[in-house]
Amino acid sequence: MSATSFKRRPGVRPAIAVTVGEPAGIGPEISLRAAWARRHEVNCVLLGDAAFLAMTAADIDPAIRISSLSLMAVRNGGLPHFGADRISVIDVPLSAHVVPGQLNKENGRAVLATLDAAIEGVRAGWFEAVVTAPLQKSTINDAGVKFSGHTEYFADQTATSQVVMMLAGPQALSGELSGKQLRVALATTHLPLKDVAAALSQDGLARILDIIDADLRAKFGLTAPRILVCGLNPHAGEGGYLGREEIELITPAIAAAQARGIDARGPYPADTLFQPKYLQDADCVLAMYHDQGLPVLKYATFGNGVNITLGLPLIRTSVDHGTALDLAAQGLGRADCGSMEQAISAALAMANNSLDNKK
Ligand SMILES: NC(=O)C1=CN([C@@H]2O[C@H](COP(=O)(O)OP(=O)(O)OC[C@H]3O[C@@H](n4cnc5c(N)ncnc54)[C@H](O)[C@@H]3O)[C@@H](O)[C@H]2O)C=CC1
Ligand SMILES: NCC(=O)COP(=O)(O)O
Repeated sequence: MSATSFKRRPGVRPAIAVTVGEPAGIGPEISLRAAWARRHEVNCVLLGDAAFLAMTAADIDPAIRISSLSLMAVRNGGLPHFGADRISVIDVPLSAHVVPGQLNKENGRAVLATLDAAIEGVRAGWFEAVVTAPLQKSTINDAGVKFSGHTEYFADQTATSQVVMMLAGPQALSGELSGKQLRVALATTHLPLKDVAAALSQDGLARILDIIDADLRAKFGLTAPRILVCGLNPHAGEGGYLGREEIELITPAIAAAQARGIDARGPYPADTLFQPKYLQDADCVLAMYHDQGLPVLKYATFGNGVNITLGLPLIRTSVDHGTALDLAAQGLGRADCGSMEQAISAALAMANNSLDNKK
């Protein structure tokens, strides 16, 4: 997508907030590399410690120019629209020196502050969307803030009662899928496996199906999305002999969604659903829990997938991987920024589709 193809302000590069994530991980590097690679199409404004990012940028490529802005200056004067010869950084200072690969809880709250600044910036109209680099969930908790993920944090901060995590692969996993994009949404996100069954409810599943259907239409431009729903238990419960959630919760939620005009089908046994003959007719698979759906998606597309939060009043995408502390510890140049670039492209495409839908 080129700047001129962005529909809100034709000819002006759209601005997107990129939170750089855990400073000891690969987030700062992939944010800088992706922002620089895509600078002619999109103004990726990085939210993070400006001095640290300038130092990292100089080590990546001395040609990268950084312009540091204070949050207060942007609040007072708006976001300056520099040319594509530099990357803008809104300074959100860290508290402690960064040692790549080594977590430091002293920096946990500064990472959260970048998310707050991104949300503020979307509300203020500075940004079309937010793209988040990976953070270390445990470090935020170690810093004394209960935190289970961006997904839940963005929901809380925007007072959204239900959101849905969906990961999408790039086009076509293989020739057999003939151009279909694999998308996997999750009915539950970051919680212990032992708590998953209790977290499912008929009403909750019905709302999740509504959100997937609505966002695939509004933000992905699909006119009649088809959603295939996994069972929770082996063999989708084997007629009730291996669990009753399919009979008591999932099937009624699908029937209710169908009655509202949503093309939801299932529940299907999760172990056999992810094969081309089913996926080629599906726009999204709804998995019941994190490790039911994501290993399949990541096996197929790791490093090029995008994590999208559906149901939010703003557009938020992210990478399909974590902080990769092992790579960060080895120095710059090891991390692949393919998923970060995909996340930026997906955010722009979703922003454009949303504009179309508002007309
Ligand atoms: N959106 C986010 O903020 C996410 C954050 N995380 C967090 O990341 C932390 C570490 O998670 P892990 O399970 O270890 O997964 P991970 O994705 O960080 O690492 C798994 C493996 O993939 C490799 N890898 C990851 N990203 C790569 C890239 N861009 N290029 C090349 N290789 C790459 C790593 O070197 C490692 O071998 C956890 O705290 C988790 O909460 C995990 C997923 C998403
Ligand atoms: N496995 C996906 C993941 O952990 C991403 O979480 P979030 O921080 O995007 O909510």
